Amino acid sequence: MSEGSALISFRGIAKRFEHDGSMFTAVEDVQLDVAPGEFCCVVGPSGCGKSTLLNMSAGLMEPSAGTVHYAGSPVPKPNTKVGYITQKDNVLPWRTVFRNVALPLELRQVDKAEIRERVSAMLDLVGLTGFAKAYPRQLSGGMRKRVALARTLVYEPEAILADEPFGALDAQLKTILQAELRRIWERTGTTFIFVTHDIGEAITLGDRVVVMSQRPGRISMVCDVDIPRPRDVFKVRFDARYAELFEQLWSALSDEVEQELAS
Ligand SMILES: Nc1ncnc2c1ncn2[C@@H]1O[C@H](COP(=O)(O)OP(=O)(O)OP(=O)(O)O)[C@@H](O)[C@H]1O
Repeated sequence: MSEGSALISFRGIAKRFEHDGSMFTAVEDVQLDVAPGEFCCVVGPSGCGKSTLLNMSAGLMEPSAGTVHYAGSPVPKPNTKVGYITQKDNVLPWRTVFRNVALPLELRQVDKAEIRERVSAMLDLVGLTGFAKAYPRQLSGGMRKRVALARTLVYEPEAILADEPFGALDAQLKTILQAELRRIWERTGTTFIFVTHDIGEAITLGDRVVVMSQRPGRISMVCDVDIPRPRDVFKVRFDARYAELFEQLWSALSDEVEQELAS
């Protein structure tokens, strides 16, 4: 893919940070083009720079070398075209579920009747119908994640950066939310960069899985997930190709983790 046809393009990216008075390289030589409508998953050992790549795509952090392009131009600061789902759900405790999800539309001064309509439709979509008036403290962890997801989807960003959004959830709830996310993605065609530690989740959801090396994080492998769509998230793990991809990714990732433990 050429840089021009990519929605998000990383070219020659490096990022250095200061730690205890000296500089270290967190991310190095990252080249990656994410196509419009692509679901791109990123896996890698802890601390390899996955969140750093998302922060640069969101315009919250500048690369030390190279440029991140969004739709052909350097990423603006902040990049208001993207939605960002961080590891913490960041729901606002003083707002009801409805008003949490409505927040991005209020900030964009969308008319009240339209806000009502769009938020209600979104709550239906993520399975929170009936919880509009609840406060976050009355919700389970999984429900709070759905609120965070709905709050990002409601303003229909062109792209969503998701940093382990389902990381802390139990396996069953995770599968249910993956199914919802897949359904939403198939309907909306939103571009995703989705960071996860879960190889199975990356294969289930992704068009491609990018594997990053231990620090300094480089791309060590890019794997096309050639399992036909639509995929049934409950059954895809029984597909023979799933098992092959899992083994390939597991081996690449465990090499990185072993090197990290040995260093
Ligand atoms: N603002 C910052 N200042 C200093 N160091 C930072 C900053 N942000 C990230 N780092 C460091 O850069 C490295 C990469 O961090 P990052 O959070 O991107 O990794 P990650 O792959 O997302 O990790 P995890 O999987 O554990 O969430 C880490 O060593 C981290 O401590």
